[in-house]
Amino acid sequence: MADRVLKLGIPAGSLQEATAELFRKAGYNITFSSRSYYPQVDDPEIECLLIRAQEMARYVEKGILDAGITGHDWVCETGAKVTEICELQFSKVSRRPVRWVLCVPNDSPVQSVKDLQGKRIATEVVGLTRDYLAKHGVTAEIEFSWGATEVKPPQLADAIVEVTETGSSLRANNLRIVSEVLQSTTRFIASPHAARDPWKREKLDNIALMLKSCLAAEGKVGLLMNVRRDQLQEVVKQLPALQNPTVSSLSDPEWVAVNTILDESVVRAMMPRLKMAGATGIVEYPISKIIE
Ligand SMILES: Nc1ncnc2c1ncn2[C@@H]1O[C@H](COP(=O)(O)OP(=O)(O)OP(=O)(O)O)[C@@H](O)[C@H]1O
Ligand SMILES: O=P(O)(O)OC[C@H]1O[C@H](OP(=O)(O)OP(=O)(O)O)[C@H](O)[C@@H]1O
Ligand SMILES: [Mg+2]
Repeated sequence: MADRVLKLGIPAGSLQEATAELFRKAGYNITFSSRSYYPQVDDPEIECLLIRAQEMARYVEKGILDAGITGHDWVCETGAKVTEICELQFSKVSRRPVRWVLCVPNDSPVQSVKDLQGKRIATEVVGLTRDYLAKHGVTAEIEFSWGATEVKPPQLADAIVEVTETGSSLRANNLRIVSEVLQSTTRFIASPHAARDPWKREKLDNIALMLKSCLAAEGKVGLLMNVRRDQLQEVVKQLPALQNPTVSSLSDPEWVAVNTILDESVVRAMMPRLKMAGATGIVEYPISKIIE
C-alpha cells in the first residue's frame, strides 16, 4: 500500500497559484499553509512537495519526485532526462507561452546578437544563453543572475536574457527585445522510473487527462436549443463548420434538440442568428472540462 503514492512536485514561485488553480479545477483540491512546503491534497494517493521550478526537473530525473510541473525552459536549462507526460498551456497570468529574450536598454546601439561580441550578459539561464550565443558564433561574458535581472543594464550588464510574459517588466525598465532565445510552456514531467511503473503511469496519465480537459474547456460554452425538424438544416448552417452538433429527438416528433460547444466569444453573434433560423429555448451553459 505504501508504494501507492505518487510524489508530485508543485512549482513554488511564478507558477504556484496557476498550478494549484488548474488542479482545483481538475478536481484535486490543493491547499497551502504558510511556511509549509508540503501542500495538502484531497487524494491519499498523492503527496505534494513545493519545489522551485528551476530545480524540479533535477529531482524528477533522479526519481526523488515521481513527477512535477515546471517550465520547458528549466527542463532544457538543466538538461535533466525526464519523461514528458504532457504539455500544459498555461503561464503565470495568461495561456500564452513565455519567451526568454535577449534585451538591451532602449537607447543601446546593439541591434542584433552579433553586436554583443565581448560584452557582458546577465541571466538566470546561463546554459541556454551559452548555447544561443554559440549558435550565432558570438563569444560574450555570461554572468549568472540571481533574479531582478531587469535592473542590470546598462550599469551591471550590457544585455540580459530574461523571461517575459506580458512584457510589462521589460517596458517598466526601458528594455528592448533584440531577439528571442526560447519559447516555453509549462510541462507535466515524470521520472523515467515512475513512467515505467504501471500504477504510477496510469495515475500520471489520468491526472494529465483531467488537467488538459480543464484547459481545453477554457473559453468554451455549451449551447442547447430546440428546433423544428424542417428548420434543422438552416440552424445547423449557422454553427461553426467544424462543430458537429448532437441532434436528439424530443417527445414531439416534429422537434429535435441541438447541443453544441463553441467559443464563448462567438456566442453573442451566434444567438440572434440561431433565433432567426428558427431555434427556440436557446440556453447557454458553462462547461468546465472537455475530453476529445
Ligand atoms: N510571468 C512569468 N514569469 C516568470 N516565469 C513564468 C511566468 N509565466 C510562466 N513562468 C514559468 O515559471 C517558471 C519560473 O520559475 P522560476 O522559479 O524561475 O521563477 P519564479 O517562480 O518567478 O522564481 P523567482 O522569484 O526566482 O523568479 C519558468 O518555467 C517560467 O517559464
Ligand atoms: O513580461 P511580464 O509579464 O512582466 O513577466 C516577466 C516577469 O515576471 C517574472 O518575474 P516574477 O513575477 O516571477 O517576479 P520575480 O522578480 O520575483 O521573479 C520574470 O522574472 C519577469 O520579471
Ligand atoms: Mg520570477
